[in-house]
Amino acid sequence: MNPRPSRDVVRRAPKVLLHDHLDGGLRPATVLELAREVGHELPADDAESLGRWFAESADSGSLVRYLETFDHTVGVMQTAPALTRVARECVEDLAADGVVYAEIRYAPEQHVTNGLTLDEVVAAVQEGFDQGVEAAGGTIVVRQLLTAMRHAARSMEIAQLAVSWRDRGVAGFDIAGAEAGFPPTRHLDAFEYLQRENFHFTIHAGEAFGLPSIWQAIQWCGADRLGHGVRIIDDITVHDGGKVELGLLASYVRDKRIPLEMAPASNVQTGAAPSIAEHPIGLLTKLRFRVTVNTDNRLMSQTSMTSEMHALVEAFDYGLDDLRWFTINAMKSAFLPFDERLAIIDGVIKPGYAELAAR
Ligand SMILES: O=c1[nH]cnc2c1ncn2[C@H]1C[C@H](O)[C@@H](CO)O1
Ligand SMILES: [Zn+2]
Repeated sequence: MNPRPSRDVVRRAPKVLLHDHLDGGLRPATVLELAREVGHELPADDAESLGRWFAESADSGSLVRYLETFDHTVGVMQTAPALTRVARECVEDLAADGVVYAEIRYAPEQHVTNGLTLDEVVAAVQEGFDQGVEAAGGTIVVRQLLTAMRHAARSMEIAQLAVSWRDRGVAGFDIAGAEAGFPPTRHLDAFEYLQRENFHFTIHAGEAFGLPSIWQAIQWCGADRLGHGVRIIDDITVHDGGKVELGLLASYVRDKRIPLEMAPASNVQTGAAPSIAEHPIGLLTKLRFRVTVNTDNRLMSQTSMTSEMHALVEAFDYGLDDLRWFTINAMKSAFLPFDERLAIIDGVIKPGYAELAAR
């Protein structure tokens, strides 16, 4: 019998975060202060109401409407000091939440409105991450993932930018934005370039669109991981009597151990899952897919790694062993060199869970 860990135990457990958007994780008070500095108009004028506005507006059941809220975060992240501050606070908040390794993504092309170059954007974010890691006393390791927007046409440029920063803090590439109507194959040249460069990438797929999007991401584009991938459930049939049948794509994803970057709270907000309790993560975990737990956008979902994991504990009766399994899954799937992944698993994650289990 697995005793349910309390929220405080979940907070103290080492956690790994692979899917978190820099422009989706600002502190409401920071959005307010930065907006005042640049004269950006916001829909609320105190931190509490603004936090509520983000959560309620994102709670629309539609990915497209969810994404509209980012106008107010991206709008205040257009200078190097603002990007550095947001990046530093991101690391501080994650470290305080018990995250020991994080890959944080954002789209550099969205931060050049006031004249920064793409390179200056990445440098400003890296400066903030370095400051945050130092402030956290080195208890967390952080890498950048550079995202290209799927409706735009800058993916090749962003892929080249990511590769040029590969030894300076950037570990991978991603595409994000509205999914329906913007298949990943539009960016095939970028993905082929990244493969030739032996670089890593993940693709948001199977969130607002179904199996064809996942199939393209894996079989045409060669994605190492899937952002969300929730709709893989459409290729799984549970028969009366409990027998489970996997279609060819679902079998492939499980056989190849392709990591699913699941973010339950976000998935409920965008309508990709009806509720946490009915989230496909329950069945996919039972079937031993390579499931990982993520926050996606901490501001829009008013969430954290602790909240996500604790919500799963309550919905599915998970114990510390399950949380450790999610965490090791995530660390195994990180875009960090193998020896560094192993060092965090053996040196931080396993001892951290062993200590909690011994209490
Ligand atoms: O869950 C998501 N699906 C698709 N796109 C997303 C999601 N969360 C954030 N984004 C977009 C909005 C951001 O401005 C962009 C880069 O972080 O990525
Ligand atoms: Zn995302």
